[in-house]
Amino acid sequence: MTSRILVMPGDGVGPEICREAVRVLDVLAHDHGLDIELDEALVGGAAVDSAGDPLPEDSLAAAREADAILFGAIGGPKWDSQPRDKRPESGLLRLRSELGLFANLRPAILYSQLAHASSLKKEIVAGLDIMIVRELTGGIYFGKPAGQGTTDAGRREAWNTMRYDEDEIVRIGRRAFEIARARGGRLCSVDKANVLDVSQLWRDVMNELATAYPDVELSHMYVDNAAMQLVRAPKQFDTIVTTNLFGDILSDTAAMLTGSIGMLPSASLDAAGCGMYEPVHGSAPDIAGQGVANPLATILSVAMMLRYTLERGDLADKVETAVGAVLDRGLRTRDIMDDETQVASTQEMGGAIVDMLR
Ligand SMILES: NC(=O)c1ccc[n+]([C@@H]2O[C@H](COP(=O)([O-])OP(=O)(O)OC[C@H]3O[C@@H](n4cnc5c(N)ncnc54)[C@H](O)[C@@H]3O)[C@@H](O)[C@H]2O)c1
Ligand SMILES: CC(C)[C@H](C(=O)O)[C@@H](O)C(=O)O
Ligand SMILES: [Mg+2]
Repeated sequence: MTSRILVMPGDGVGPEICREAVRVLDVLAHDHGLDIELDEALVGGAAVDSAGDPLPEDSLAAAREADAILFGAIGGPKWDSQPRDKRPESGLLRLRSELGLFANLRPAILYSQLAHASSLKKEIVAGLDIMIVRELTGGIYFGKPAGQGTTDAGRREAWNTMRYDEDEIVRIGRRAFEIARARGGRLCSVDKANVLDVSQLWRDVMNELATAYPDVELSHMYVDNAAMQLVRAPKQFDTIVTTNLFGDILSDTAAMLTGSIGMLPSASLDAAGCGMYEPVHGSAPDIAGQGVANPLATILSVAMMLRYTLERGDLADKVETAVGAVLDRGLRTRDIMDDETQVASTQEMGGAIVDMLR
């Protein structure tokens, strides 16, 4: 059966990196029998500029109909002074929420060829393979009340609410336990239960769930310590489960252990396993339009799409192997380069992966 894939390139480097990921999908369709149909829709600042809305109705409708979404990146200084609901970021948040994409998987894997680019010493990161499971449709990103106003004394004020109900915690918790069970069998739940009521509920629910997964070793860590441990001894972690905001921050930290944020893919899944696939990084306005962005996070997101939604684990393996082989050949975009290797443009890196897959 033909799978419908919606490409939402977005802003900044989004279109550049999506172009390379689409070339990968095309070669898989042409040479490896992947049965797909591609469509494209506007999102983010590009959609604000042309339709006055970061997630226009027709884009949302197309997203609902798709079997999987390939998302580039959104945002940029051009739209930073827009009201909150007209900012590109709110289009992405609405998309996640409307599609029920509550489980965000962010694997931080060090390709051995890139040990030089990691922020940490080789011996500390060699073999690094962490899965961060981030809750994506709740917490302080979506909690009500949220807003801004003026105090009685006439001072400006603003507020957000970090709120979870137990069902939201149960569904992400179950997903995380299942993922941990299929990996190294260790799950670390990251919270701030020493201070926040919402974190105490999070911890209580994780403990309750643990009884159904006796084969998974559950531990808890406060988020400040987790941030420190990630850069002190990251290999102590196998699977991490955490809330929306903490997961956002910890996944960017984990990115630098792998050499560059340009290496980190992600999958955002609903209850049925349908999903949106996007690099963890943003629109990188500082390098947009220069053809230097690393497309590997997006190409590796295609691999996650193949594995989790299209049920073509065989092709996912091929894409991941191709990435390794291209790195073996010494090809590097600027963010992961070293003295001995040649610098590749976004397009050259994408082209090398495509050639490898032919
Ligand atoms: N999922 C998303 O669409 C997403 C994610 C994060 C940030 N954003 C948005 O992106 C905009 C810029 O945010 P930011 O600068 O804080 O984060 P960013 O991730 O866009 O960039 C941070 C740094 O990483 C570099 N970088 C990012 N991706 C890279 C790649 N593929 N190759 C090489 N270098 C890369 C950038 O050049 C920059 O120096 C903001 O509007 C933000 O809201 C969007
Ligand atoms: C752009 C922003 C809304 C988004 C988030 O905070 O979730 C981004 O930082 C991410 O990591 O996907
Ligand atoms: Mg982020």
